[in-house]
Amino acid sequence: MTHLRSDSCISVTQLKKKYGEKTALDEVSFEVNYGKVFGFLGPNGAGKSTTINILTTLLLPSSGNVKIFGLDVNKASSAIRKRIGVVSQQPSSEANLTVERAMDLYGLMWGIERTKRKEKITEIINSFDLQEIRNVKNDELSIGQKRRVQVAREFIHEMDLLFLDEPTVGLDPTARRVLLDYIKSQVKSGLTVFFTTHIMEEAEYLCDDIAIINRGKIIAFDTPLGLKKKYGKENIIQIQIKEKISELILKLASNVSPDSQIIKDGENSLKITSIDPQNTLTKLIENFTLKGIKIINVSISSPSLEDVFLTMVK
Ligand SMILES: Nc1ncnc2c1ncn2[C@@H]1O[C@H](COP(=O)(O)OP(=O)(O)OP(=O)(O)O)[C@@H](O)[C@H]1O
Repeated sequence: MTHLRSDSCISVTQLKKKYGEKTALDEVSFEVNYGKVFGFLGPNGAGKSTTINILTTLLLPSSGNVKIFGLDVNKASSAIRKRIGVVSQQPSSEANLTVERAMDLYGLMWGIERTKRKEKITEIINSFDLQEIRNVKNDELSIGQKRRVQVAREFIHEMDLLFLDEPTVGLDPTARRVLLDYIKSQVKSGLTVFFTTHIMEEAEYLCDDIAIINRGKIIAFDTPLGLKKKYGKENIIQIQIKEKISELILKLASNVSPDSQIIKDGENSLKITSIDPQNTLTKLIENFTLKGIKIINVSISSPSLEDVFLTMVK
């Protein structure tokens, strides 16, 4: 893996992307250093795939400056493509080929010679626990198995930077952990990873830095811990009640604690942010009891990355 250590691996300055009248990315700027995992988080439609498509040279920016390995995406797309790996949300489909044969073909496309391909495929099949399905045809695989194969095969070729767009969708917890740990091991060897997910624990487990994008704008950038410290000053009160959470109950909670974020958390549970959780909780219990609302359980906890995310993109 060849690094231009003096520059950032990814450098994005005032990136704009418009689809007709719709602004998908609005003055987006961030840097990703070599050998790091960068988490790009945001709700549906925030602009993550658009950013990935521009960074991987599949889509032209409307304006702004994007450099990968110090190279301009508008001018050096083929040089960039040779050094990156991309796992997009679109499934790859070689329906009639077995997992092993499809991997071999993928390696061939990357110009890897036969002996090296064999070596790499064995390594990947073992690392991703794919032994049992190595001779199964792609169209006979489950959704999760297909996704595992799609992610695994990307590691057949050498690369300096890997884009993973929601790589763990459909994976069971064991497969997910195997993948995250494999990524970690590759990052230790120098790989840089651009990673999107909707699963916050995953981002916390894997990412060195996180940017949160909402409606085409970056609204936060920090380490996972930094985000929690900066944006998660408030504690989280969780109240579980017997009846279903109604608009009336949400209104009551909001009247008791007007400065809090109140988030419905399942059918019978509420999450309420507070800088003075003991006091807020006492008031909530008093008011709920007065209205005959039966409380089953209460707890106070410090915020998770998911709490920070939910609060920020509200
Ligand atoms: N080809 C397109 N033409 C017009 N609008 C588009 C196109 N692609 C995306 N958009 C719009 O741009 C915005 C950003 O979309 P994008 O796919 O980048 O979001 P995302 O963060 O990847 O979402 P998700 O988490 O659902 O994958 C959305 O409002 C979307 O509707």
